[in-house]
Amino acid sequence: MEVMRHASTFLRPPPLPQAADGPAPSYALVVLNQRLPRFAPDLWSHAKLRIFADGGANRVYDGMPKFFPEQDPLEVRRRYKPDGIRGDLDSIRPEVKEFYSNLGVKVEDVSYDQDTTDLHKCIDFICGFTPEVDKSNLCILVAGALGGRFDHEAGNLNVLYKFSNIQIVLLSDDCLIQLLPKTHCHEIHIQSSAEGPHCGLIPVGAPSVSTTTTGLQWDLTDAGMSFGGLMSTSNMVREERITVRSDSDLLWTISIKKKA
Ligand SMILES: Nc1ncnc2c1ncn2[C@@H]1O[C@H](COP(=O)(O)OP(=O)(O)OP(=O)(O)O)[C@@H](O)[C@H]1O
Ligand SMILES: Cc1ncc(C[n+]2csc(CCO)c2C)c(N)n1
Repeated sequence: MEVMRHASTFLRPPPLPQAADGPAPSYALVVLNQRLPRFAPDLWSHAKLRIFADGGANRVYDGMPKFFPEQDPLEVRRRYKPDGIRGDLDSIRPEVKEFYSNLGVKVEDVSYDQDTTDLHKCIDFICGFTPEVDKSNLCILVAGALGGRFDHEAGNLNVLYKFSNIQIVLLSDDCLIQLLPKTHCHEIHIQSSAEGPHCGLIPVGAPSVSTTTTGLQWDLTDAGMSFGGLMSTSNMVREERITVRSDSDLLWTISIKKKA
């Protein structure tokens, strides 16, 4: 089975130290309608493509200048100009929409589709933008995906499953979540200055009959996991390299340190 490597190098300021083997991922950033994480400027620097999901535009417009209190807010807003704004546009404020439109940013109203979330629509946009050959190297960072309304959080988790062939990382100030598809063995390289030690492995889509891990304080050896049964929450990373192999798709979650 092929190995999929994961490393949260986006939590560290660029330039990137090479933490894992293979080429560095090509990052895209989606900003959702929640308070910006404190490391938002670093995520922005890592990304080659940046999209605001509807009200996410208000968050950057209002929030980015607060990270640079000594700088002119207008200059900061101009510097943090996205490649696109997408959504049903019921949350972006009129003056924010006008500001980015005047900068030449395409603001796309996709409200005709009321069956998919704004995050889903933004991932579609990124996929359309990324040539097929580059998709295997693509990693989409989603800022503001956790905390807040549970229906939104569940919708955001669902996007991991809908686009299970693409690496997507849901982020809040406190933790990150990503899907470990059962089609691969997983090797997770812990950025111990920025993440951990608390972590979890959660079988959200379906129970797992057999999961085996290495590098955790409470490793699983050919163990079953399910809601109503065993679940690996409040686990701890013990080594810099974690391995996971499962017969079921699992969510991997790890805490993000307050001071990187
Ligand atoms: N409280 C929240 N918790 C988690 N994610 C959120 C939250 N609020 C918004 N989001 C994410 O940000 C995206 C854009 O938010 P926005 O409020 O603009 O969406 P919306 O579709 O208008 O939401 P609503 O369901 O309130 O009409 C959502 O699709 C969702 O992915
Ligand atoms: C069964 C079902 N439940 C809820 C919605 C509503 N909905 C889901 S995504 C979305 C867009 C949000 O920007 C909306 C309104 C639906 N369509 N179908």
